[in-house]
Amino acid sequence: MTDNWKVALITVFSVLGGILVAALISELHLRLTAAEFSVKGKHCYVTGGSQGLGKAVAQDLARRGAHVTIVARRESLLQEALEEIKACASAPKEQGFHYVVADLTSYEDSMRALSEAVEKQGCGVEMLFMVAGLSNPGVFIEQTEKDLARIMDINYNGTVYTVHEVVKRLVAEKTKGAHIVFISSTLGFFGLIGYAGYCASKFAIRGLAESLRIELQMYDINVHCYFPGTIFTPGYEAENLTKPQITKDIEGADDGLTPEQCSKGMFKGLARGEFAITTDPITMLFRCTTRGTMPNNNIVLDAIVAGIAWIAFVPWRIFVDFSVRRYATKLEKSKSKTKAD
Ligand SMILES: NC(=O)C1=CN([C@@H]2O[C@H](COP(=O)(O)OP(=O)(O)OC[C@H]3O[C@@H](n4cnc5c(N)ncnc54)[C@H](OP(=O)(O)O)[C@@H]3O)[C@@H](O)[C@H]2O)C=CC1
Ligand SMILES: CCCCCCCCCCCCCCCC(=O)[C@@H](N)CO
Repeated sequence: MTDNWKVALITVFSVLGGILVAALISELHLRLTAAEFSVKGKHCYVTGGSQGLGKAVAQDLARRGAHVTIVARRESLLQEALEEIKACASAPKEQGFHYVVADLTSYEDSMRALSEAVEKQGCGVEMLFMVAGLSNPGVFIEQTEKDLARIMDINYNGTVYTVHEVVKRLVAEKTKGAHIVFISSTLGFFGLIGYAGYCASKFAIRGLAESLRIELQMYDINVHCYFPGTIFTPGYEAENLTKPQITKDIEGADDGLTPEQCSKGMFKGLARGEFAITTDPITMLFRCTTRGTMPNNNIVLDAIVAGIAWIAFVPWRIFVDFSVRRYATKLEKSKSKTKAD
């Protein structure tokens, strides 16, 4: 082997070694600076806990020894879910399980629900999981002003009312080390045909979470935001009834996970001290390339993934734009054919 080759090999291995060491240091840094995440014996308030992701999260909380309150509108579903959640308890005699019926789009109802929960459990909320939300996809011009207002109302207003009140209470009671978990979506990172209103609401959640992560350090309150991809839930089945075919085709690239898989991955991210949590590779690509000034989960890996996304998303975006225009042409043709017939 010539000296030139030796120098080249040593350089390549030094660079790769350097990257590996930097990645390990970053991993160590995240773990050492992570706020303690333990829910045992704490009052955990889970909105949307009667089905789908919220129920899976509440069941995991029960397994971890928490006192769990679930909130939603339909009482029969809350009752059934609470039994399933109780069945997961690790110390059933010591843990409190309650449900509260409330429509979180109403400020008054949100306040009442919180007070009722605190009264039933006999202690303030220390862990907040804001899971309630929905998706009502459709072509923008076919959506009504009610559809567009409703999505912000439940996904954004229904979240911020409760979070605002809980934070005020935590600060007044000088409770340290609380955690607030927001639920955004893969669609909290990028916009997609058929999801205009939904994306706006999930971007809003990301903005709220990012701002509060910074601001609530003042009171030692920890903020996280989970960005799930497709989850097989009753909500997902419902949204598919109005989802345009083009949207289904584009998002078909995402395999989807069960609520239990998502919850498990979310808790892993919480324990690691991540701010922006993702549980599938596609959402990770979007997280890394959209991260702005969000904290990295691993500065080296995130930068590498961001580089891959930066390149891969160019052809993908061109393909999406092309598919949308082709879809329009097809629709136009089928309309004029119906007219001719
Ligand atoms: N499923 C998916 O593919 C994805 C979902 N997400 C997000 O995850 C979260 C959970 O989704 P998923 O489990 O699919 O949803 P589901 O529709 O299956 O469950 C939603 C839960 O929220 C409750 N809820 C809805 N509206 C209100 C309201 N106005 N007041 C109080 N509770 C309400 C529902 O109960 P009730 O109707 O009785 O009130 C139910 O418990 C949502 O924020 C969603 O946007 C993010 C990415 C992907
Ligand atoms: C080389 C690059 C390839 C990139 C492929 C990208 C594929 C797009 C995946 C879109 C996934 C959307 C999940 C939406 C989840 C959600 O929030 C809704 N179900 C509403 O509840």
